[in-house]
Amino acid sequence: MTDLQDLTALIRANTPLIVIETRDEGRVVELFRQALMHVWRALHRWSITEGLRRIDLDREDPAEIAPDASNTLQAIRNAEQRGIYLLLDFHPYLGYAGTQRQLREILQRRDCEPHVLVLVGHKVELPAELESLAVRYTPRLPDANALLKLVREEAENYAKEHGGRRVEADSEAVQQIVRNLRGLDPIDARRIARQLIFNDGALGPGDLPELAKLKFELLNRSGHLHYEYDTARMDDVAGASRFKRWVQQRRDVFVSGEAPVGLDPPKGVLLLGVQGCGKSMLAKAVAAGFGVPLVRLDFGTLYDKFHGETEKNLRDALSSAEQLEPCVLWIDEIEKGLASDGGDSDGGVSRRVLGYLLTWMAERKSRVFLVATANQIDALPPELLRKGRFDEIFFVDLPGAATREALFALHLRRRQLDPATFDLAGLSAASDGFSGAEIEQAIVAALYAAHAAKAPLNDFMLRAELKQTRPLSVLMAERVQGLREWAQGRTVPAD
Ligand SMILES: Nc1ncnc2c1ncn2[C@@H]1O[C@H](COP(=O)(O)OP(=O)(O)OP(=O)(O)O)[C@@H](O)[C@H]1O
Repeated sequence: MTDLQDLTALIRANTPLIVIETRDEGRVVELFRQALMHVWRALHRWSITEGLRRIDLDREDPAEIAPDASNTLQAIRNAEQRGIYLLLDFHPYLGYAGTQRQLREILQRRDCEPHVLVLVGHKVELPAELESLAVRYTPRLPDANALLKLVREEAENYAKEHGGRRVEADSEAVQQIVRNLRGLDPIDARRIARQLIFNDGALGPGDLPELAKLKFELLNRSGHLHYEYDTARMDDVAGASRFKRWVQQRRDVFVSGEAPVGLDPPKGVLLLGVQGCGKSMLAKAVAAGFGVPLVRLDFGTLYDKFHGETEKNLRDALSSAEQLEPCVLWIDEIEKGLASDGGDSDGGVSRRVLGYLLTWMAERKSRVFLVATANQIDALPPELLRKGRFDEIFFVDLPGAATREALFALHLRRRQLDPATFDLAGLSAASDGFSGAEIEQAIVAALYAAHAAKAPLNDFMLRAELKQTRPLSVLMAERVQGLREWAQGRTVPAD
């Protein structure tokens, strides 16, 4: 079914009151005009600036009466020929008892042929007694063909405004742009297409990150998602070789959206591990590895004191993420939003949040790859860890000797120092039990010491810093040990 078919059916059924919430009233008017080819009625349009005019297929008459709401309804009430009345932004006038009464009389008139009244506006709120008489219709979002047409029109507009200069378009990128515009209404889709074209007179793969950002800004109306502009590459992360391979193997299937027979499309992972060992970096690197945008959901900010609002916030956030597909959704510190006791302590909110999240994870069809990260296993509800919820649960442990060497090399290089001039094996041995974050901190502290001593950084200074540091694995030995023991056999080592 198309919008045209739906609206024609509503007119044929003599639906007395149709409510259409849209920002694209021009399209609605056009659709009703086209409907006249299938079901004949006199078509009228009203707005406070233009008054009531007849606008059938091939005519547009001037207004005959003053545009105020009461006059208009009186005229509609008295019109004998049955008609369709498109009332643009009329609903604010329905706040008056007199106007409501007039409208109800039109809807319920028995003495002559029934009219179809259509209230069109961005947001149409009705008094309860009128709401019960209304049918709400939501126009469909444009499909791929409509979006391609709209991109072409904007390319033509560009040519017109630039002395006939054609837009250089990479056809593969245009296809991708069209795919990414899905889920937007025609006005937003056109605005974004126009912006991408008018930026540089071209459409190419370089427009995709910009498109993702523009789309994100539009969709994240609830404000619970954060667009992560700062992504990491897999090469920026030391270790985690098994995890990197796992992601690499799934890249093509995720990006193309086409899983070969017998394979499920990749859906998500849980990264569980010791603090400061690179979970956040890995979450970012998945997005970079897949070449898709990364959005982060802060569970803590979803909670609202008003009944039902928390679940609504989660629903809105997940649906915004879905409209951004393909993307990676990163839920950081997932344990903070889900109580492990089943959530009875907060009136059942976290139990309902968990239930909604689990259902979404099981049923979603969109290409949203979920990366959840967590530090504390005892705070996680067991339902989340059950087999089949995530594709895999990875354990990001304290780095082993080889990974610690790689960490020193990586962070020294990042600070324009040549790793070959350091005893990496010795530094690795001296930093047993250190996390990646602690190794990085030791390098930074040693650099300050070198700066104060007006000397170049050397192994001795680094070792001195390591010696002074009591790593978390020592300070919280029991906790780290407990986590490692739990992870054995239940999770896959990331490295
Ligand atoms: N494997 C690693 N490779 C490179 N850098 C690392 C690695 N692990 C940690 N780091 C450094 O430590 C910093 C903190 O790491 P990150 O935030 O990714 O750890 P995390 O496991 O998410 O920690 P938390 O649980 O505290 O959020 C990173 O910005 C990075 O500079």
